[in-house]
Amino acid sequence: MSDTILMIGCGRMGGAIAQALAPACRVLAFDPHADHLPAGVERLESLSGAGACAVVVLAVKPQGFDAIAPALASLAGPGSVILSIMAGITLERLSAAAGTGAALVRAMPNTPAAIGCGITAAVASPAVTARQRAAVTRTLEATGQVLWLEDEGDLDAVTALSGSGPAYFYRFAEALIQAGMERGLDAETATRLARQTFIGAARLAEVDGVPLVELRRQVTSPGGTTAAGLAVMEADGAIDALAGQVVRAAARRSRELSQPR
Ligand SMILES: NC(=O)C1=CN([C@@H]2O[C@H](COP(=O)(O)OP(=O)(O)OC[C@H]3O[C@@H](n4cnc5c(N)ncnc54)[C@H](O)[C@@H]3O)[C@@H](O)[C@H]2O)C=CC1
Ligand SMILES: O=C(O)[C@@H]1CCC=N1
Repeated sequence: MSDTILMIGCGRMGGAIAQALAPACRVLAFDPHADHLPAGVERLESLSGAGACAVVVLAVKPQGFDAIAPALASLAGPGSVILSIMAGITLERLSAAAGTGAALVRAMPNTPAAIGCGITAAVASPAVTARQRAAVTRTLEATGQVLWLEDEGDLDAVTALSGSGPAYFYRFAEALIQAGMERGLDAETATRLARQTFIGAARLAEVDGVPLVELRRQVTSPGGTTAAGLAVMEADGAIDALAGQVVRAAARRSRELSQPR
C-alpha cells in the first residue's frame, strides 16, 4: 500500500487538508469543479485512475454524497481507509456505500485547519487497524490537533461546537463592531479594534494555558466597565441560554443531514 492520499472534493476544507499534506506526501484530487488545486496536488480527471490509496478523504458537501457514493466500494480496497469529513454523514451510510467491513473514519475538522490551527474529532469503524488509525492521525494532524472519540453520537455536538464554532466567534465580533459604531466609532476603527481584540484574546488563551474563567477575571475590575458589560450578558442566564440554543440548533441540523433523502 502506497502512502498516497486521495481527496474527493478539494474546496475549502479538502483544499486545506491537501495543502497541508502536499509537501510531505503524494496527494491526488478529484474535483471536476475546482479551478485551482493547491500547489503540488495532482489533479485526477476520473476516479478510475486513482489506484490504491492509503487514505481516501471525502470532502464534498453532505448533499453531494449520493453522487460520490457509487465510487466508494472500489476505493475501499485492502489497506485503504476512507476518511469522511462530511457533516452528518454517518458511518452506517458510509458503510452502505463502501461495503460491510470497509475501514471508515468519520471526522469533523474546522476552518483554522487552513493555517494548521484546526481541531478535528474523529471516530473509527471497527475495521480500522492501528496502522490505518495512525495514517489518519498523520493526515489530520497536518492541519492541527486531533481528538479520537469512541461514540459516534458525540459528533453532532462536536460539529455544532468546534465544526461550526469559528463562525460564532466571527459573528460575535461582527456584532461588537456594529455596537462600537453605534457608540460613535467609524467602521474602520471599530473593525480594527474588534479584530485585534479577538486575535489577542485567542492568543492569550493559547499561550497562558490558564482557565478561561481566570482570563476573564483578569479583565474584570470589581465595579468596573467589564463587570457592567458582563452583567448584561449574564442577566437571566442570557449568554448560556443563547449558546445552548445555538449548539442545539446546529446539532439538530447535523442529525437531519444524516437522514437519507
Ligand atoms: N466549511 C467548514 O467549516 C467545514 C466543512 N466541513 C465539511 O466539509 C465538506 C466540504 O465543505 P467545504 O470544503 O466547506 O465545501 P466546498 O464547497 O468549499 O468544497 C466542496 C468541494 O467539493 C467539490 N465537489 C462537488 N461535487 C463533487 C463530486 N461529485 N466529486 C468531486 N468533487 C465534488 C466542489 O467542486 C467543491 O470544490 C462538507 O461536507 C462539510 O460538511 C467540515 C468541517 C468544517
Ligand atoms: O456548516 C456546515 O454544515 C459545516 C459543518 C461544520 C462547519 N461547516
